[in-house]
Amino acid sequence: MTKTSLDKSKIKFLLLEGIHPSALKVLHDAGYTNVEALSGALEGEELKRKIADVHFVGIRSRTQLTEEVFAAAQKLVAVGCFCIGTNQVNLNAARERGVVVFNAPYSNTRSVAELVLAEAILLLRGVPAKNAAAHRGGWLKSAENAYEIRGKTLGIVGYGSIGTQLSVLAESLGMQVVFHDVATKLPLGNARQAASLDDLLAQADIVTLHVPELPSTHGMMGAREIAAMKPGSILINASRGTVVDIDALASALREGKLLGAAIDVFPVEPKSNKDEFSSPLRGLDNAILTPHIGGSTMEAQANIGLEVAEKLVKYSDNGTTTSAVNFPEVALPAHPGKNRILHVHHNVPGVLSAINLVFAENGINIAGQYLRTDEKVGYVVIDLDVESSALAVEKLSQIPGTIRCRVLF
Ligand SMILES: NC(=O)c1ccc[n+]([C@@H]2O[C@H](COP(=O)([O-])OP(=O)(O)OC[C@H]3O[C@@H](n4cnc5c(N)ncnc54)[C@H](O)[C@@H]3O)[C@@H](O)[C@H]2O)c1
Ligand SMILES: O=C(O)CC[C@@H](O)C(=O)O
Repeated sequence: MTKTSLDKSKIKFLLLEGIHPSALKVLHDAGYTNVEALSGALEGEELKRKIADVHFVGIRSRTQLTEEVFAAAQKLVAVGCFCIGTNQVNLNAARERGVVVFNAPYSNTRSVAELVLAEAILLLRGVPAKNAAAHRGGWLKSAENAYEIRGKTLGIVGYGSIGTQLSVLAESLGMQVVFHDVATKLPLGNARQAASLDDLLAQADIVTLHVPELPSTHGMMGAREIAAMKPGSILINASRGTVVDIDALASALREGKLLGAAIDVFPVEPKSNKDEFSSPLRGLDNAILTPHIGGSTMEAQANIGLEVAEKLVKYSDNGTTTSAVNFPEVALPAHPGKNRILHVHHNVPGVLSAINLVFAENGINIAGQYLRTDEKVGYVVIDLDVESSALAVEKLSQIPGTIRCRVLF
């Protein structure tokens, strides 16, 4: 009798970077018990050796999944980024190998927005410098350069999930909001879209960055842009470390051009809590430096654990790719009593007809078929009788253009 269910204990998960235990619970509850969870990131040969043997890997922002790493990950079928950003993953290298990448696009949005607002208030009051002085025995009781947040203009660069959440919270504190985005966005509340980044920089008392890491955002706050900010204004970056020229920022803080800065993300971040943090900003009392913890709250991490683990389970159980970041999205029904074949192929003419020819020529009846494509990849899901699946997989795997073909039981 052909098996209708795979022993889930044979499916290996590797979770890195201290992913919240909520993810483990989801996996265990779904029957996936072969899970190794490590608290740190892996890199180099150690990462390649570990990933060679696993079907699913879970990471946060530190683990770099490069072309070379994917080449070593022969069994890998999906990656879960337990965070928002996916810049640490070579998404094309994954897609070309039929590896689906998921993330949690909204789970830590609120946590980042709250941190940014808190930092804005503290910097406007000069608290970081006063706090640092007090720790050294100083007493800086003064209202000089201390301001309320009410009535100030917040300039949000990148009006996406975090930017818009922040916009609403900032207005509730009596701020005016101006934003800059490459796309035309519907302003929430009384927010206004600036004509350009320079237009925003000329108006904002606080500039906060919420853009993804892209070639176009690399160094977007350089020496010229920092010089274009209002004298005595504040820069906050909780997006990615490549967006700000840190040397230019350090000079602006030292020279008193800016009142302060809060930086959560850095061009080079320590690999673990045991490694030393180096930055030209160290020692500047008017800079709040945080170790990439914008999304690190118990609430956000627990939600992210659930969300991404559920996406991995759905993909493993029935092939659903809804909200994948690099792959055609298909929401699939259950397939009781049938086997399900997942066929990933290059999106070139002729593959689909070749697939259907296999069924016609071999007299295999199709119980259900689903297709989605993007510009590079086609994803066909076929439900069929249990007895026919071995032959079908063998034949479908031989079709030119096939990237990957496997059966779910
Ligand atoms: N510090 C942290 O812990 C933390 C937590 C979550 C997210 N992040 C970072 O924050 C980024 C933003 O998150 P999000 O959920 O708001 O993303 P999002 O995709 O919802 O929004 C990003 C916005 O930036 C805009 N944008 C892209 N390129 C731009 C450019 N060159 N100039 C102006 N606008 C541009 C987009 O149009 C979009 O509106 C993430 O990509 C991630 O890197 C950091
Ligand atoms: O948890 C992390 O390591 C990254 C958090 C944040 O940068 C994100 O992209 O969600």
